[in-house]
Amino acid sequence: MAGTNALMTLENFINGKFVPCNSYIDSYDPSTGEVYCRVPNSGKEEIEAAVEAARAAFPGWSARSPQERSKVLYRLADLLEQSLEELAQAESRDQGKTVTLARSMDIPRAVQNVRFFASSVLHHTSECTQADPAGCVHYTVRAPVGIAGLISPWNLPLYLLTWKVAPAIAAGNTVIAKPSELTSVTAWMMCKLLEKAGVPPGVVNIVFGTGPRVGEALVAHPEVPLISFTGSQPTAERIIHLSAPHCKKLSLELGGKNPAIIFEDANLEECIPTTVKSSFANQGEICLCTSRIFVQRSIYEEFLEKFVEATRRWKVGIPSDPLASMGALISKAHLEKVRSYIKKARSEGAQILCGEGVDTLSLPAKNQGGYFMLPTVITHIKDESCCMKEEIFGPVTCVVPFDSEEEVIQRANSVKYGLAATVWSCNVGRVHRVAKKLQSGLVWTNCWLIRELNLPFGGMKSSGVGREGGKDSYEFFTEVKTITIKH
Ligand SMILES: NC(=O)C1=CN([C@@H]2O[C@H](COP(=O)(O)OP(=O)(O)OC[C@H]3O[C@@H](n4cnc5c(N)ncnc54)[C@H](O)[C@@H]3O)[C@@H](O)[C@H]2O)C=CC1
Ligand SMILES: N/C(=C\C=C\C(=O)O)C(=O)O
Repeated sequence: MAGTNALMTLENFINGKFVPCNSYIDSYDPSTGEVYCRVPNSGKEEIEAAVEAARAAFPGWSARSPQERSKVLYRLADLLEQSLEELAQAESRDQGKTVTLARSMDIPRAVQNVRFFASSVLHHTSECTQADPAGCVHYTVRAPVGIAGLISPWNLPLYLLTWKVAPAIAAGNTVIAKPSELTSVTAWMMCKLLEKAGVPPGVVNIVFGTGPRVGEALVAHPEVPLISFTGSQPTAERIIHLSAPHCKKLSLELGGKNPAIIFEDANLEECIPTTVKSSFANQGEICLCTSRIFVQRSIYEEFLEKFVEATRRWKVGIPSDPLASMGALISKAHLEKVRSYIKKARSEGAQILCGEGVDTLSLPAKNQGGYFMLPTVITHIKDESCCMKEEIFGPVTCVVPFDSEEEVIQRANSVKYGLAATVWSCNVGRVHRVAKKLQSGLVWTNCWLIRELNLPFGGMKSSGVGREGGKDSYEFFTEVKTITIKH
């Protein structure tokens, strides 16, 4: 371990105070491979303290009106926005992504998340019926669930943490959040803004540490009736198992093996740069990234030539490089995992047209230990290959030809995931028809990652359970009651 006094040391945030922990985890700068931060290695004791704080804060917070809670969230959004540059720099150093991406996507979206739920909480309606022969009026009311357990991943740290915290507290819950131990810094920085925003002690508690140790303590706690999780399927299975005895409410947003379907009438001038971005943004570490590209045979060669050329312009650089399109992957283990898929593809006789093992990557001396790799394009790969079936979650995409609409829909649907897809065609009837037949929770046509926060977000099949978004998050973070009045 590096000299501990030189390292930034995070603390848990419980009951409105920063609390030291008795053990810590080293956290690495992905661009250098060096330890730069220490993260609390929390356990049951810290979760117990957080539950006590969240329990005590719940009556007062849930009794506030949506208007009062909304004002607090708007103030928090303003404070996050005022700290945008500091948060972007921190997010980049913690996760390996470029500062440019953190500044233009991650932190602005975190601000937008908080503002969005500050607004949407003011506009929910309930239901009522009175056409009842028994002379009754029936109506629904919703109430916050209680203490919400929120577990977020390392790919979009503050972006996904706020996507859970904001709707949960807007609805009147108190929360215990556990960010990924790989990227805990911006969550810790957000805690410093809570008091100034007017968030009462105990409403937001953030406990840092590993999944198996503190994550499982949170998931298994009997006083935490609800878990919102984003991450891998194996972890989701563990969460389902641990929460089952308490019949907890779960929202599980998992991975994807997202297809792009490019018909011969696609506008390639738009399709190619967007598909490069959808394949390699954030080092390919977004659950919505494209990792299978199906191209109609008549334009396959033209597409491939232009796509590889554009991929080679997708610059890998140190995160602070304003010209870099992509930074470092999150960890050495993840880099090796991603590389193993490329090695497997080669062993199956696939062709690697650019990137890993084909082109050379030059980095400054101090970044030689960083977790960098080039964006990689694989062709001549079979649908049955693990590279076409499993989530790689890195800057790797496969390009294969198809002939008919029926064929490509069947192939696109032939994986266990069902999260996102993109469809490229100028034929409006075709894009509607294909979108409806794809087994995906989200379908973008002639674009990617244009987000409507009001509408349901999430996947089907092994991509998760449940949806979050405007109304969907409100319904997830509240319990509904039907009341009948006989008059
Ligand atoms: N958004 C997504 O779809 C993401 C998918 N992944 C996939 O998961 C793979 C592994 O990445 P990881 O970060 O290890 O994902 P993960 O699912 O292990 O971690 C996500 C979050 O869950 C927590 N966690 C882990 N084990 C837990 C447990 N037993 N109980 C409670 N919480 C637990 C982690 O500490 C982290 O906060 C990636 O290679 C990628 O394929 C990873 C991150 C995001
Ligand atoms: N859940 C993920 C991305 C969400 C994006 C959005 O809400 O816009 C992920 O990458 O895990």
